[in-house]
Amino acid sequence: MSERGEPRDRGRARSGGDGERRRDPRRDAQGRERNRGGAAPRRFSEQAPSQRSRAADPARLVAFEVLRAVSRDDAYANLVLPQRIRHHRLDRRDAGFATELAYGALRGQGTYDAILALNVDRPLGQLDPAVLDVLRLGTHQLLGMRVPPHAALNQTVALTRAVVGAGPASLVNAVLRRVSEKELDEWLAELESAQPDATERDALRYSHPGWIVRALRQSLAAHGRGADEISDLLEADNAAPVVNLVALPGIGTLDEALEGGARTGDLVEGSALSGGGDLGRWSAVRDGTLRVQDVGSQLVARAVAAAPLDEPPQDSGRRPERWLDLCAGPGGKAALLGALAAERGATLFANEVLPHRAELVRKALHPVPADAWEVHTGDGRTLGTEHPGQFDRVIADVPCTGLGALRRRPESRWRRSPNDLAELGPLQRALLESAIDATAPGGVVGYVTCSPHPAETTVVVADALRRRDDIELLDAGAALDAVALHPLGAGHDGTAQLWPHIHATDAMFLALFRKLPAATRLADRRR
Ligand SMILES: C[S@@+](CC[C@H](N)C(=O)[O-])C[C@H]1O[C@@H](n2cnc3c(N)ncnc32)[C@H](O)[C@@H]1O
Repeated sequence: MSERGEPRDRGRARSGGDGERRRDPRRDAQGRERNRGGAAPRRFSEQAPSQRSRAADPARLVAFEVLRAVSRDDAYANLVLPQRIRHHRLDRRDAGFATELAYGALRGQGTYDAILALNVDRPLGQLDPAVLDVLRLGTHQLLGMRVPPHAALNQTVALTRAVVGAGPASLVNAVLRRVSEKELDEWLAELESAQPDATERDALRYSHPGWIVRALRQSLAAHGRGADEISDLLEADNAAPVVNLVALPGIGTLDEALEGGARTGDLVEGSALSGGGDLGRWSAVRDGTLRVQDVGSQLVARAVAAAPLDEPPQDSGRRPERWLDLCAGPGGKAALLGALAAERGATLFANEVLPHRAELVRKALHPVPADAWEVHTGDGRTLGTEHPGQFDRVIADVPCTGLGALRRRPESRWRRSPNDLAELGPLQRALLESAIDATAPGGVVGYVTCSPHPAETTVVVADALRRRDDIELLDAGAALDAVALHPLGAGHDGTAQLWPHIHATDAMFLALFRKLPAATRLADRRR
């Protein structure tokens, strides 16, 4: 049996080039290494690590560079990965393999580190961080990717020799041999049997920090769902999300994507789901009329755009509607809202505090007719006093922990801490306050997060309702259903929460408020 996953250079030398690779590719269409061995006994190279190839497989090298950038430079995997893929000129299959390897190793880090700790003779913190990253990559290949063990081991040793040196290659070889002696479930059973706490057992099995497991369980309960859904939710966080696309209404079409193999989205109009690959192959993506955007984000933006205004705002008979996106960067929802506004003769004022992100908003809005939008760089917290009561529709998509989008950002679960919740709370409240101030009587405000955590969602909403007498809560679940292609069942106590394990979207939260006309407030007070 040939050794799968061997360095591309060696494969080329033997096979005489890419033609051979096409006839007998090492990887399937999803970029997974073929496991022709199936249940065959594990075989390792008889050579000592020091005698094996020094050449690293380019796909594994890319994955290694991603993990290094993440752990050494605090980089974002989703930004580094495409850069490294381009740099090493990986073909589609190798790019798929590198993506699965890097993202899987990052997501699985909690589980893999616990397994590695059983097999390394010193605390993991005492290892060279580059060696630890290599071990994580090797472990994911062995336990998470069905790469044949001898290929996973030989290739990871070759990678170690190429990027760290010959010395650590022996350690990597020895540790990964031990890791390969059991299947993932056997390792998990061993780890779990030593862990009396149920939350920590979930944390080990689903590779999440314990505090996030607790936070998500609490979030499920806060939004009226069963705590027993936690394992489905954690599992959904570990699945690679399908790429969601949106065609800007009235501007773009899904045609190219659908012709290119994407399928029509079944949750919201104008959306499609794609298996991935280089989306830049479609001209509509290049010109920004077809955009990558989570369906949950599409739904909340459309719901804010469609929510009925209570009565025509005082002067709405005389002027077109004005819309405000208070926290617009990098511009995903702004682009969709801008296109919807243009269709309806409304205008969008998109605000973002960071200049470089405001520039991204401009870029996102570029395909939308220029007279329909304006981008402003400023602190959203003061916008309400600068433009009091001026907007008919306002969206406050506030900075949050992102606990609802963990599947898209594989490293973020390890970066977040419970302190983030405390730090973000005052900013979220101030932005919502400002959004309400900026809303015209009779207008609507959408408060949005990509986190289901009650501290960022229901508690912020309850505080606003307690503090102010000029707002009422609208039924956000009904507002989502009004723009969805079928009922979502996302509403609970007036607010709405989408879930990865139920709706296959990010866990977007939406609360919709109506700004009450002054007369209503007066009448209420008299009552
Ligand atoms: C969750 S993101 C918004 C995502 C965006 N709506 C989209 O769909 O692409 C939150 C944004 O708020 C911005 N932000 C943070 N503090 C802000 C403030 N005080 N005023 C306005 N924007 C702020 C962040 O820079 C970030 O771009």
